Amino acid sequence: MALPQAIKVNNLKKAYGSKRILDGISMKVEQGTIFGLLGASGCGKTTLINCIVGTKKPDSGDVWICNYTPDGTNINDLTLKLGYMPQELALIDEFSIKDTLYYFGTIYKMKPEKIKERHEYLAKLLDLPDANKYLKHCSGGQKRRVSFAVALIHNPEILILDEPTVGVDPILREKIWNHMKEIVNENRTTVIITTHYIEEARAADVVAFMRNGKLLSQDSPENLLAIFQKESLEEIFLSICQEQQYELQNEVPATQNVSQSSINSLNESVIDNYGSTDELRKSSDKEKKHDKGISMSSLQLHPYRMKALINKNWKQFYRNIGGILFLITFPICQMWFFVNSVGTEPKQLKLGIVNNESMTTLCENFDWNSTAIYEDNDCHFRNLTCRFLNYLEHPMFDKILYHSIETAIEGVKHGEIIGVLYMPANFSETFEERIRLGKDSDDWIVNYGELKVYMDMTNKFTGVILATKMFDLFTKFQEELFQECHLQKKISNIPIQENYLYVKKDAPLTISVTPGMAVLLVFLLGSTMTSQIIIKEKLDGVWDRSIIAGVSSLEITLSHLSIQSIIMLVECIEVFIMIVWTLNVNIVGNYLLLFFITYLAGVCGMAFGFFVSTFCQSLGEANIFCTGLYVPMTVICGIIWPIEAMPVFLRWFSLFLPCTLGIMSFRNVMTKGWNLWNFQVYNGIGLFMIWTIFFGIASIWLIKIKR
Ligand SMILES: Nc1ncnc2c1ncn2[C@@H]1O[C@H](COP(=O)(O)OP(=O)(O)OP(=O)(O)O)[C@@H](O)[C@H]1O
Repeated sequence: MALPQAIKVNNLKKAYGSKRILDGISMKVEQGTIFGLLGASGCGKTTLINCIVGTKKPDSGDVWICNYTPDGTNINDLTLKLGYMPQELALIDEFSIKDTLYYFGTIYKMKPEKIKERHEYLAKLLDLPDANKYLKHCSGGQKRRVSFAVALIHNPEILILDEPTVGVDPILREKIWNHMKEIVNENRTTVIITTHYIEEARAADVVAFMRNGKLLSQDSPENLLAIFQKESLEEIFLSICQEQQYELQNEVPATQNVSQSSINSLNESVIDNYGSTDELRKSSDKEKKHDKGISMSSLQLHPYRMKALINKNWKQFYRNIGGILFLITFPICQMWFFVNSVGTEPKQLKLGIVNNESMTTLCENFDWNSTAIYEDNDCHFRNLTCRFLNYLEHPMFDKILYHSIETAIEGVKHGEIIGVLYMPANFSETFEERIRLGKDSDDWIVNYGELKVYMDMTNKFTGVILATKMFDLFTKFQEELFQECHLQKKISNIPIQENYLYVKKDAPLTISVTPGMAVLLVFLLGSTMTSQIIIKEKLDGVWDRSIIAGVSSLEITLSHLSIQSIIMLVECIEVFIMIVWTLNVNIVGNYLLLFFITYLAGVCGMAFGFFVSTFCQSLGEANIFCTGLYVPMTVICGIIWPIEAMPVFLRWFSLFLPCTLGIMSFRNVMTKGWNLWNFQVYNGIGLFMIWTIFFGIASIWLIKIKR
């Protein structure tokens, strides 16, 4: 009498790009048997197992486990019946062995006492190290045994094991096989096992050889040995591998080594097992698609699983001291660098002075009171160049004396100084004449009555800052001089009265750059933190393993985001403290609103990081993506240059990005005191929210389609 089937696979097909890995695989595993899946490395065993457990989506074909079709119905019951050990360890390095078993046990809805009991039993069976030993301190073989213990913790009805005995010594390997035979006999557990130790598969009830995306055989080891007329499974496997090698190299079917007729007869026997060739063709014609699967189990939320996940993430976080230090110190360091390098006035800029009036920059015997002598309603100037040089006693200038304009300009050309201030020999007299004659001044008076500046403008920032400072100081010098001479002090200024609202003209540039810096920094922190944590979890295999254990993608994501939201809160507080305390910015708006905007930027960054984690395959790739994006965002979002300077399409693109409007909102609240109901402010906040929702939905959709 045929035994009930625990797993049935029908006409499964799967390709990666144009490379077909599974080419219509059909198999059935009877309840209470061990099914050994053998095949050369890279033939597709793991892919087949992934399709069975639902972490990979087949292109076509069907899988039934315990009479459940993987359409999502009763998926919780199914995951509780399934024990899975992936090829990679899929364990959490920051966990101890006890933590690991408690984490998976809780997900499997086990009570703590039951987990303890199973832990003690499995520790003896698998010779597990001390329960408190951290996995990062375990050897490869020890980790593998822990991974096996995880698969067994809830005493599942079905065990799917991808190379469980790799790196395990022969005595323990025998123990594992004895245990499998015991649970198969006593509990009617069903086991699918892949292994590279071919001879150990002799203990299986059924052995299947896989080649070129097909199963060549499914029979008891004894029958296979008889059909192939070989002494050992190893020999059969060797023959099949050689045949595959030959076919791959010559692109023609091999006829030596393995008798093709024996393979053909095996293929026929496989088909017989499943019904007529016509029936198979019919089911293949249906090309049923897996709409859902274990990993699609949904968007469910269960408190006990959320608790286990949050507990896991929290432990992972606080046990990673390096990570904590980085997350806490990075915003402080970044803001400190910013405060000390952007926006403040440059210092000690080398300015060449050619003073033909007194031939010195120090003006040793210079007497301030004798530079403007007011008598008989007239004013006489002397040594004004020295008077002006006193105004240049400013941290921005490092005055260097040159004796001729030619050598000074040479100095600029050789990079010794960045500019020259030329003061003509009879500057004081001609300047006096220039004021006295006014509109009647001759050209030579105008010419000799002015200072000349030659500036290296290759670095426009420094050039403009230095020139502007000099002009401002000259204006001050002139106003005070006129005042001493009882002249209208503003008469020779440009006739434009400047009035500055909200921020003073001489306020440091830092005030304009701070909003962009703060918003982009937390966005970057959020995106890198989330993408790194999620991708690491996926690469470690913990994501898939948790999902196979019944956790939904939504639960994993939300549990991560809840811990990361707290970290983000701390980082935003740090950034905020740095802005308030170190920047000396006069914040006129609501602090809470500013903090809210900063935090929203961080949350939007986290959503973006989640999105990045759905398509980046490695930590490096995600890092490049997140930090690489930071550079163009700094340029496009109007932080260092007004977006009004961009071509129209780029301006619109900039406004469409998550951070541009948010930065403007931050700036307007900070400097103008606008509130939440201001159109511009809620626009920025709204855009953050829209992007956050978009990234969230797009990520969940990508996770669904990317299996
Ligand atoms: N995500 C993927 N994208 C593209 N190709 C893949 C992917 N995963 C696996 N492959 C390729 O599919 C083939 C089958 O891989 P699979 O891991 O299923 O083999 P395997 O039989 O389990 O190998 P091994 O015994 O070495 O573990 C290999 O050639 C592998 O390079």
